[in-house]
Amino acid sequence: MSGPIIRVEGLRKSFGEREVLRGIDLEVAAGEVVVVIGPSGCGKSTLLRCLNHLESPTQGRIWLRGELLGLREKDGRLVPRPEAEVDRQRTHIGMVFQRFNLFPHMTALGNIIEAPMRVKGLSRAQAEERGLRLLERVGLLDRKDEYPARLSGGQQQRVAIARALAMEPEVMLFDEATSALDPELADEVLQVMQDLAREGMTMLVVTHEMGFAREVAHRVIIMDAGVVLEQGPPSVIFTRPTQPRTREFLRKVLHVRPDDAG
Ligand SMILES: Nc1ncnc2c1ncn2[C@@H]1O[C@H](COP(=O)(O)OP(=O)(O)OP(=O)(O)O)[C@@H](O)[C@H]1O
Repeated sequence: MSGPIIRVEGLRKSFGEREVLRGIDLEVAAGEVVVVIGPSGCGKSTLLRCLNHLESPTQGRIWLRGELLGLREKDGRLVPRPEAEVDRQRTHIGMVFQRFNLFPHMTALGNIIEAPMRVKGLSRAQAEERGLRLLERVGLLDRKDEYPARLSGGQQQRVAIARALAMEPEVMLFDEATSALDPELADEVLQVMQDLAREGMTMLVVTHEMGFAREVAHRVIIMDAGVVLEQGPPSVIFTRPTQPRTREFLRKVLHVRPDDAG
């Protein structure tokens, strides 16, 4: 396709008096892996939630594959899209949260096939075929009949990734997908994310895992207080950041020492 998959222009979001996003412009190209980092409370989750229309912007526009998200033109004015259309738009964006949010009363496979059957109208056989393929991809084919309570956190998160992929999204959003996991379990999830990136999935990833950012990201975005402070390839951001706030953040929070001499 031509043009960016995601385009954000002048995005602002307030909760009451508090403006959390203060004018974000962003484009994400097909196959691009973008990692978003920044201090706690700077608006990373809110940005991702706006991209999935879990939050609606206070101001600004978001285009998904060239189509306005959550809004449409009517009689020369922009009006909210009907809920069913927003749901259709959402099917193009998979989201993985810090908490895995699996249905506890469904097996791993059951969790994955639920939405493709309900939303996309796949038959059980079709959905199961897709679900088994995805379980294999995340290394959990042998756990297909387990309920979430019998899976480790890392396994639950891998099921959650498979569940998001089952809708065949064009973009995947990861909101601190490994923050609730012990390092060993985080690694198995990061490996799945890395595989996905290598296969060409377009990804926007909020994470504190700087190894992932260095090795997998095409671009790193540093957010601070609701704006994009700085962005660039990891090789530049981690060694020669231009903004003092970026240096301070990398040093203090992430214990990364930018090579200031660079
Ligand atoms: N639904 C909401 N209602 C009111 N305030 C909110 C809501 N969602 C987020 N906020 C506030 O917006 C600010 C930004 O939150 P957000 O979760 O986007 O930050 P973040 O950068 O993802 O932080 P963290 O790294 O700690 O998860 C925070 O001060 C938060 O309390």
